[in-house]
Amino acid sequence: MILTDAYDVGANQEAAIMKDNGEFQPAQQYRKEGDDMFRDETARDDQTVWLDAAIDYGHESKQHLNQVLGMISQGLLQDLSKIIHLNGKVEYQLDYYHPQNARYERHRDAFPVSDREDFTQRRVTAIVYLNPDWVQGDGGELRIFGKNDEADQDIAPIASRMVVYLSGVADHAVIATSQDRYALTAWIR
Ligand SMILES: O=C(O)CCC(=O)C(=O)O
Ligand SMILES: [Fe+2]
Repeated sequence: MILTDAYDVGANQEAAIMKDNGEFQPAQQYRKEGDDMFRDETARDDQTVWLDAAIDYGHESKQHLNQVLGMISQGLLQDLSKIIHLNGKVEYQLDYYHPQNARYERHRDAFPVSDREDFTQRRVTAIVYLNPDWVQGDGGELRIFGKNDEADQDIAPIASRMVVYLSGVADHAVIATSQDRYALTAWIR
């Protein structure tokens, strides 16, 4: 599935309306039952909303976000399940970083265990960025830390971009941002 240009601005606006409506919660205070067991909760300034609970998927006011969800839940998930042992459970989260240098320190999203039958941990993280106006100098890059001698990589959070990584392998951080920064993250188990 390919997203249209209209989605870039539309998804950003829908997320901004949700923020203005006070739907986001500070991530540090937010705990979902059993959710963060395998997760390193390092210092972070972002605010989140779980889409599974918050969004009426069919509703017109969320149609662009719904398009992004569809891209993950249909295309990506089907492809991934052919190459990785998944239980297919996916959680979707909208994430907001405020423009007063909100950031998220280096961390890993999961700590895999060797039990093949354990499906409780996150296997794959997929992030779609929702910032059509992002320009160099705004900050908010996703930094993927290189292993051994590899250089670190900074990825700009520009709209239409999707980043996919193995949750238990990639050390990463969000660099401080000077602009509103939105992302839609899928946690795939
Ligand atoms: O938004 C990003 O680029 C990464 C966010 C992140 O690392 C997380 O929510 O665990
Ligand atoms: Fe992360």
